Amino acid sequence: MAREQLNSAAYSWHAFAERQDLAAALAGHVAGRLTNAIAERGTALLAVSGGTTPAKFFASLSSIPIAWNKVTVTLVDERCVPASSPRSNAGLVAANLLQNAAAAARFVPLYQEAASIEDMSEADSRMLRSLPWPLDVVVLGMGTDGHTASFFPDADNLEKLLDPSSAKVVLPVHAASAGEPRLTLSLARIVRAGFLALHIEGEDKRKAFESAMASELRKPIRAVLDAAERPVEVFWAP
Ligand SMILES: O=C1O[C@H](COP(=O)(O)O)[C@@H](O)[C@H](O)[C@H]1O
Repeated sequence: MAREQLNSAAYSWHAFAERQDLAAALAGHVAGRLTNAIAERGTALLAVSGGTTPAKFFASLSSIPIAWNKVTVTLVDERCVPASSPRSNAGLVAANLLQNAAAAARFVPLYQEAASIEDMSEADSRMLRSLPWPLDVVVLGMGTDGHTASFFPDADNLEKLLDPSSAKVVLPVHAASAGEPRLTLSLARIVRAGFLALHIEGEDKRKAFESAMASELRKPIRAVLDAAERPVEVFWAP
């Protein structure tokens, strides 16, 4: 595995020939980190992303027999839709991760009934503050536009989303390119994770990642790598 140092952004590149091999390897790393956290503090806090990429990884992780009853799972971000929607990240997690051994985990979603997405993010922040922070494991995804979590380049409040000193836990996102209003963990909460992984697949995303690392135009994914307290572990397959 190659280890890259780019100015302040440090990351390790883990490339796999097959997506299923990536899924199994990432699942093994995550399960190991969760087990270590449980041994150290009696609990583990995991935040995962949604979209289309993680399904194989979720399925691999769900069958690894760790002490899932001591694991709390939440989302890095969520589309502002109910779990029954095909766009729901919570729905993806329920169908693919919270199965098999992992069905014993506690899941804390981000979508809840509220008068507005601003009210929803405030209610989420109140609800999530009681979780056993800091995050032990975060698994990020990335779009070809360089967004990660719901930090979209055209978000109305991108500076606030990417503020590494923010006291906020969950923030609302309005971005024309996002498809619908979003909820996202703040960058400040994400970058303090004990293990921060980025899971991307396909040539387009490899090129987008390399471009984001090389570009002077700081894409959101670069902001996360720059602020991360530990080198980000990038898992990629064609
Ligand atoms: O909209 C989202 O996009 C990213 C990337 O999704 P993918 O489908 O390209 O893997 C995802 O990480 C995020 O959770 C999701 O809300």
